[in-house]
Amino acid sequence: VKQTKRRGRQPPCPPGLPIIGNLHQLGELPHQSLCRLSNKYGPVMLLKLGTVSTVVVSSPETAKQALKDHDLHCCSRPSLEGTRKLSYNYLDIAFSRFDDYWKELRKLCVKEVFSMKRVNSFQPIKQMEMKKLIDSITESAFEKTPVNLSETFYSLNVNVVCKAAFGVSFQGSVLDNERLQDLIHEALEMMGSFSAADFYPYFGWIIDWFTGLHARRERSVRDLDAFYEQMIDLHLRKYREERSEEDFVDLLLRLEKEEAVLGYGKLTRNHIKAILMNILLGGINTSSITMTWAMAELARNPRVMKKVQFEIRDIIGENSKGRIISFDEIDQLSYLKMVVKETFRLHPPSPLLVPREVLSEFQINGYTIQPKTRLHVNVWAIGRDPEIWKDPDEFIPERFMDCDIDVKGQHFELLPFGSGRRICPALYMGTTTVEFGLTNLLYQFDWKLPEGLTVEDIDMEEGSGLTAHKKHDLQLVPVKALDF
Ligand code: HEM
Repeated sequence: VKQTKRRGRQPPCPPGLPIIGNLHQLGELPHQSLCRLSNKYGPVMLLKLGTVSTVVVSSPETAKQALKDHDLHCCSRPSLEGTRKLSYNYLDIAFSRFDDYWKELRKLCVKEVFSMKRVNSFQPIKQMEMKKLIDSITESAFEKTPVNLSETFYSLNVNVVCKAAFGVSFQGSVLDNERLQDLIHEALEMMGSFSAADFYPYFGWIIDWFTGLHARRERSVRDLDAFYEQMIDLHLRKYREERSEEDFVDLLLRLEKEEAVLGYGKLTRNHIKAILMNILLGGINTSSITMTWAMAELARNPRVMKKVQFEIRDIIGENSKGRIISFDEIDQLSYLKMVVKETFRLHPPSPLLVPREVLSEFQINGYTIQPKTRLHVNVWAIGRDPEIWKDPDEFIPERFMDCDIDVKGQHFELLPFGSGRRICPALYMGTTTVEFGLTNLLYQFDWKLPEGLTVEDIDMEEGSGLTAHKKHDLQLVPVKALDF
C-alpha cells in the first residue's frame, strides 16, 4: 500500500504479455493501433514496451497538460539506438536531452537557420528550383504522361534544402542527386526501424546484431558521415571564395574556428555533422509527405481542387510564361491555407511527435507520470477525434473558416509541429515550403487521374515507419492550364 501511495495513481494500462508487454499491440502503424487502444483505455494510457514504460496521451486537454502545463517536466528526449550514432551521441537539436547545450544550440539555430529572414532569403533558390520543375512537368503535360508526385516533391525538397543549407547544387558535381536521396531514405528508415535495444536496454543489442539491423545502421551512418566530410571539405577548400553569402556550413565552420562554446564544451566537427543531420533528415521528408497528401486529398475531392485553383488564379491573375508565385502573394490565399491546415489535421507527418522523456514526476488527469517514462502525443488520433471534429474523416477545409485554430502549438486540437519547448523550430520553413510548392503546381496545371482510374481508386493507405507517409506513390497527369 505504501508503494502505491508513493507512486500515486497509475494511468490505465492495456493488459500485455510477459517480457514483451504491449509491444505486439503496436502493429505496422503504431499511431493507428494506439488510437484504437485509447478509445478503450482513455486519453492517458501507460504501456510497457519491452521493459520501457511509455505514456501515450490522445486528447487536446491531456496534450495541453503535458506540453504546456508540465512541459518542463517532460521536455527531454530518450536515448535511442536509432538516433545515437546518427546524432554523434546526441550532439544535435532533435535528440539531445534537455540541458544547457541543447538550449544554446537551439537558440543559435532558431536565430541563424530557421529565422524568417533566413528562410525568406532562400526564396530565389526556391523560385529557381520551381521553375525547373514546372518546365519538366510541362513536358509531361505535353506528352500526357503521369507525374509521380511523391518523387517530385521529394526531389524538389532535396534540391532546395541542400542548396539553402550547403550552398551546393548536386546536379552532377558533388554527389548525384539520386544517390543522396537513397542515403537520406536509408537513414530515415534506420531512425524509424524497430530496434530491440530501445525496448530491452541491457540485452536488446544482441538481437540487433542477429537481425542485421546493427550492420545496416553502421553503413548508413558511415555513408552520411562521408557526405558531411565532403561538404565540409568543399567549403574549406575552394567553395568559400566563389560566393559572398554565408550558408549554414560556412556559419558552423566559422563558429568552430572561433572556438565557440555551447553548453559544456567547444563546438567540434561532430557537432557540425549532427546539426547537418537534423536539417537533412528533419527538413526534407516532412514537407514532401505533406505536399503529397495534400495533392492526394485534392484529387479525391474535385470540389476542393476546383475551389482552391479558382482562388489562386483569381487572386494571382494571369499566367505569364515562367511566372512563379512568391511567398508574399501566397499570404493572400486564405483557402489554400485552409487546405494545408486540413492536410495537417488528417496527415500529420510525425503522428506521435518525437518521443519525449519525463524528467520529474507530474500528473495528467490526476494520474502520476514517473521520471524516465517515455511520452508520446498521438496528434494523429486528436486530428481524427469525432468529439472534436465534425465528420473527422472528410477533407473539408471550410471547417477552418472563421476559426482561429492554427498550427503554431497554441491550439491543442491541431499539433502537427508539436508544442512547448520542443516545438519544431522550423515551423515557418515547413509551412512556407508546403504552401509554395502546392500553390505553384496548382496555378500552372490542372491535375487529372491517369487513364481508366476514378476518384475511388486513389488509395490513402499509410506506409509503415517513423512518419505517416502515403504508402503508394501518387501519380497524376498534368494538363497545362493556360486559359484562366
Ligand atoms: C511540414 C514540415 C514539418 C513538420 C510537420 C515538422 C514536425 C516536427 C515535429 C512534430 C517535431 C517534434 C516536436 C515535439 O517534440 O514536440 C519537430 C521537431 C524538429 N524539427 Fe520539424 N517539422 C517540419 C519541418 C522541419 C524542417 C524543414 C526542419 C529543418 C530544416 C525541421 C527540423 C526540426 C528539428 C531540428 C526538430 C527538433 C526540435 C527539438 O527537439 O528541440 N523540421 N518537427
